[in-house]
Amino acid sequence: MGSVFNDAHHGDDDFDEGLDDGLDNDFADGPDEAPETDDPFVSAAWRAEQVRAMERPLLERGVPLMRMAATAAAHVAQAMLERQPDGPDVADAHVLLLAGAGDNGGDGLFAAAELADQGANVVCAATGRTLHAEGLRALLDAGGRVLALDPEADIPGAAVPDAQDGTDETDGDPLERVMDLYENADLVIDAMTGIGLKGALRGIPAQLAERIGADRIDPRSPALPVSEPAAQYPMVLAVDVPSGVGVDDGTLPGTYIPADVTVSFGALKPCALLPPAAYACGQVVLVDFGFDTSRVPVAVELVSAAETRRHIRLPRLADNKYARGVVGLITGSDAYPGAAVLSASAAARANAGMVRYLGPERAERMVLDRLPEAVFGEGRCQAWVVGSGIPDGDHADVDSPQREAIRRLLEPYAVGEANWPEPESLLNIGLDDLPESFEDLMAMLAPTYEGGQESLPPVVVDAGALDLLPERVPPQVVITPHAGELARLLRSRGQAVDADDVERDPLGCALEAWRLTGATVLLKGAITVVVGSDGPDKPRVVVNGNAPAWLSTAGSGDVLAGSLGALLAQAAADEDRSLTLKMADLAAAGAFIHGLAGQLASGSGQAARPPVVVYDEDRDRLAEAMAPTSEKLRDATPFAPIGKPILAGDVIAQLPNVYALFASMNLSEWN
Ligand SMILES: NC(=O)C1=CN([C@@H]2O[C@H](COP(=O)(O)OP(=O)(O)OC[C@H]3O[C@@H](n4cnc5c(N)ncnc54)[C@H](OP(=O)(O)O)[C@@H]3O)[C@@H](O)[C@H]2O)[C@H](O)CC1
Ligand SMILES: [K+]
Repeated sequence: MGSVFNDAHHGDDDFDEGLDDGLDNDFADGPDEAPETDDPFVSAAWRAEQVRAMERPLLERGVPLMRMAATAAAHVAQAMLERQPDGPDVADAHVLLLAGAGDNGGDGLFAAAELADQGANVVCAATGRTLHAEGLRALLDAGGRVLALDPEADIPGAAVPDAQDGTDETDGDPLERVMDLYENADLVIDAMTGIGLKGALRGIPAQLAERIGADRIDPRSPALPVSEPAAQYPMVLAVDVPSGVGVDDGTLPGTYIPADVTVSFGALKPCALLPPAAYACGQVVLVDFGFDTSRVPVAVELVSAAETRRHIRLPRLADNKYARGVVGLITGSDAYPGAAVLSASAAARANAGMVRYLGPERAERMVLDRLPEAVFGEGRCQAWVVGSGIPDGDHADVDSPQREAIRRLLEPYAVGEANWPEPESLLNIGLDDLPESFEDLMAMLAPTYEGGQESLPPVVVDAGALDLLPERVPPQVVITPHAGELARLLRSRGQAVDADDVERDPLGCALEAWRLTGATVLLKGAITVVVGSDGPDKPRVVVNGNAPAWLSTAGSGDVLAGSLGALLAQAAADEDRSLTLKMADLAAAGAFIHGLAGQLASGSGQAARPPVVVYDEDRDRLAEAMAPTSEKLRDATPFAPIGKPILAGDVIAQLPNVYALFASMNLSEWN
């Protein structure tokens, strides 16, 4: 599944080809497949300990998970070799297995044994002191060879393949031997560490990852769709997770080996979805072991087309413009009037009933020029967007009327002591319910003391308004910082953090901002990370990864803010209950819509976290699912698969088409 188009375009109803405006090529009409991307299983990730808990009952029943994992990995390896236009057959392939001492190494050994059985020339470099005994036996029986890198290793049958100079195994630096093997391999299977990794890689695995990783990580290489034929050999297949990445938090704590394909067992782990580790996973193939996920809370979720559609409000017969949602914007400034045009146009084209704009005269005139439908001045709105294109406190005039207006708008959202519960509400708590600690008591009361503010409309706080955010706010306030802005916000709350820290640990920093402010945090990036409230003191983490790299362009953030405002206005226009517990999903859906508009505008099949491929035992279907994006989109667009440069305005022009795509999804599912 190389493209989100397929994700957005599934179900029974074929997309109406009559749509014009950029959809006249059949790009958006793309391959009609991949209903499986709607399966919550492929868009949810669980932490290592949760995965172990889910695999336990199966292991206790004697389900041979390791053998299943290994066979899947071997099939994926074959698919990788086969998709190379002039790649070798398995029987002629040179495979280097990097195997650690744990079960991840065991998976790798059994997988490599299956390839060796088919004639592949397999060498296993053992990075620990031991190897999984049965896996080792299987590989040796299949004709594979083993090179022990650790001088203290105790690995029966380990021998060094003939050194080029014909000397014996004690000669030379074993790491250099591995690098020689690496350079001559067609495929590397990385099975050094899996979910058992503790901290950063150390010792031999760290040294190997440093050498191999350095060879493969080039920050100057352009963003390509995953699964294209390898630009460089050897290809790397990561077993379960790329060795060295932060499995649970998505960080890169030390050296690691980026993969072309990661075959993930049983369930996705957060590193497959979270930046920056997700970028190291390449194409992700998920093997379903039939885990019972029903009682294990999801750690990180990837927003899907199906989920996004749930938040869209189609117009109804009895609607008037107010019923469809009014978006109010305090955006743009004399310094940046264009931001007013972009945010207001994006809101207007994203299925809102009306747009209300407040700003300086010049910006108003420009908005009116481009958007004669807009109304000006104060009035009731179902959602607000504030701050895009407005200078922050360090750069604005002290008496900036816009900042003053935003300050006033945000004032009632401040959760302070004044908004704490009336003493009477304490009386409603029965003795049996009384929590043990003061913190628990406050957590229990959280929905109550935010109660007065639940009815306030959702508001997107962007760019120059971030420093006007009250100390604590309820979840219907969404902040939309990029890394630098989030660092600044955290610093203003006493955290010593800079933009690089945020980029190193986006989840950790977004969580921290959520904890400190109470706001729903949408941290912009190639993969957008959203943290919102899932109940008192309980975060909900949702990411979006469909944006093509072309979307990093001036004004893109203004478009996101405006179109997110429109989505919130639709949701709020309809809600009889508070949006509080839906805000993370709504914000992520807003990012999905923005990313999809970017894909349509650029004609790009590239995305930072493309949909996950579900492993299929059927070899042909697996190969088809793993096929390169260029193959899938070959006849669809002249720009496939990489796409073309776009402007913010091009993205706005595609917003109605995004809504059309959603509207065309199986209509029976709309109720
Ligand atoms: N998900 C499933 O259903 C299944 C998963 N399987 C596979 O099993 C691994 C997990 O195996 P486990 O043995 O628990 O752990 P690992 O192999 O991932 O890691 C342990 C080895 O890694 C070494 N290690 C740990 N931290 C470091 C580090 N910082 N630097 C270097 N090396 C490290 C550790 O060495 P020690 O010296 O610390 O002991 C171990 O050698 C899972 O990921 C799947 O691949 C099963 O197949 C069943 C189904
Ligand atoms: K691995």
